[in-house]
Amino acid sequence: MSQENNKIAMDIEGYLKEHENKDMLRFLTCGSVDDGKSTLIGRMLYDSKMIFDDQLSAAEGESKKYGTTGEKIDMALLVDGLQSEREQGITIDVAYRFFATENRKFIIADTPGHEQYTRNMVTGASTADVAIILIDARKGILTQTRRHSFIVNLLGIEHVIVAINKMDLVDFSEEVYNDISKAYGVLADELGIKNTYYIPVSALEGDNVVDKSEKMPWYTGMPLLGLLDSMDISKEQTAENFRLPVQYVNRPNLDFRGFCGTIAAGEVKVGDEITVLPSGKTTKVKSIINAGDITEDNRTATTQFAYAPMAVTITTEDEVDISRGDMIVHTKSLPRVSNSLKVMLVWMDETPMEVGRSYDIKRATSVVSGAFEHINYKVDVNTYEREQVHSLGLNDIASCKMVLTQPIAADAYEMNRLTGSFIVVDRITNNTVGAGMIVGVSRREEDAAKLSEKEYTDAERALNQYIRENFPEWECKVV
Ligand SMILES: Nc1nc2c(ncn2[C@@H]2O[C@H](COP(=O)(O)OP(=O)(O)OP(=O)(O)O)[C@@H](O)[C@H]2O)c(=O)[nH]1
Repeated sequence: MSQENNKIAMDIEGYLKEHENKDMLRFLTCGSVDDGKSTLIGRMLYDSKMIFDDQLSAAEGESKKYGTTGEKIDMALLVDGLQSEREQGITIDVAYRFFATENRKFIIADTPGHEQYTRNMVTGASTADVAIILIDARKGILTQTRRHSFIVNLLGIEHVIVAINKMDLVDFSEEVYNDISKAYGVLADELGIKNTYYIPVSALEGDNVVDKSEKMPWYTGMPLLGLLDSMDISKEQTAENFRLPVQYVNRPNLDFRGFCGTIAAGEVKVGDEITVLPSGKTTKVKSIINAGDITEDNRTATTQFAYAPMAVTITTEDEVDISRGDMIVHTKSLPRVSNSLKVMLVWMDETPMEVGRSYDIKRATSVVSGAFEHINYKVDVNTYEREQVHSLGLNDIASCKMVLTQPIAADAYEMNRLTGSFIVVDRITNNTVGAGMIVGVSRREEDAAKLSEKEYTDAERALNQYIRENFPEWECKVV
């Protein structure tokens, strides 16, 4: 990376600016043990010259001592900080790595492949745009491939790159590549994965990783990095409904009340009619204040329009009661509001999930207590079969009915990854014990959670807000 180092030394401002304006792609690598995940990431960093000189010389030294690749540098050693943690039995989290090309910035979530690390994979996959599924060309599709593909699809990753690795060990055979691609195509159809791309690679030798391989002239597609660099991952932003989960109510003085948060979806304009959920109160957007908008010299908000994922403060025409955890949406496109939801739940704790027990459910900026009233079925992630069970253990994935003590705006995860997902927190240990995705409103109780029709006085509403802010353990409902 000496070229990068020079740039940093000569013009740090310019270097940062150059990176700031690039778009970001987050990807996840999944594979079974020894499929070559670390080697592939190492090769990508090495061939794209994203390895620091000192890291390289350390890897050269270690390759001679511990490497599995003879005289060559063991690429896996460039990224295997994780390995030593695993050997020491330390709880493994997800390791994130960063690199950039001329076009894009990349964040790689490197997650362990074993079954007992399903929860780590879920964590890594929850923000990824693309998943690279590694398959050893000699072994083809394994049970792990099925498991990883299921989780990738469950978490809504729309682009899957199937990297068929170790092609050097099958004589760079087109037939082997075709057979595996065909078999994966069947699996992808079964799961409903939207976009799949296939690339034959040798992570060890560098074929089709950064540079196109001369040993596989039959492959006419792009090498892996070229594909990552150019693939279109943009979503139809305009088609999304506006969602602003309120993170903070800013009241610096009696004349100002602003509602701050990061727009989770869609766009908003000054003058738009908005509804606050779950209370259902309506008003209009008076102003939108954007970071940097108001300076010492200019005290008026000039922003007329904001969109996801901007962090903004909005003020409203009327004095409506809005608190942290509420969701501001457009009145013309209201989501369903319910306290009874159908969800897919991934259990992440050693202590089993108990049906009927009260947990804290954190969704975007809100925390509501709730319980899993019923387990519809548990999915065997290897065979995709459904089982009837009465509790869930570590790494289990199940469809459940979740009942909350207060209604929330129930966006499906499929529509919005941010507002459609939640984590489950144990109320005694404060540990995150699960993560889930909203599938929809539970059908049987669809209309059970109607919003209150009664009109309250300002004093009653202020009292209600005071209790909710200061005594959340009373689980006071919003009026
Ligand atoms: N011949 C050949 N060997 C490879 C290739 N890619 C990886 N290997 C070898 O396969 C072994 C495992 O590679 P790793 O990169 O450590 O595999 P991994 O998937 O990261 O394994 P874990 O870190 O244990 O999950 C090493 O000995 C690599 O040198 C390849 O394309 N061809």
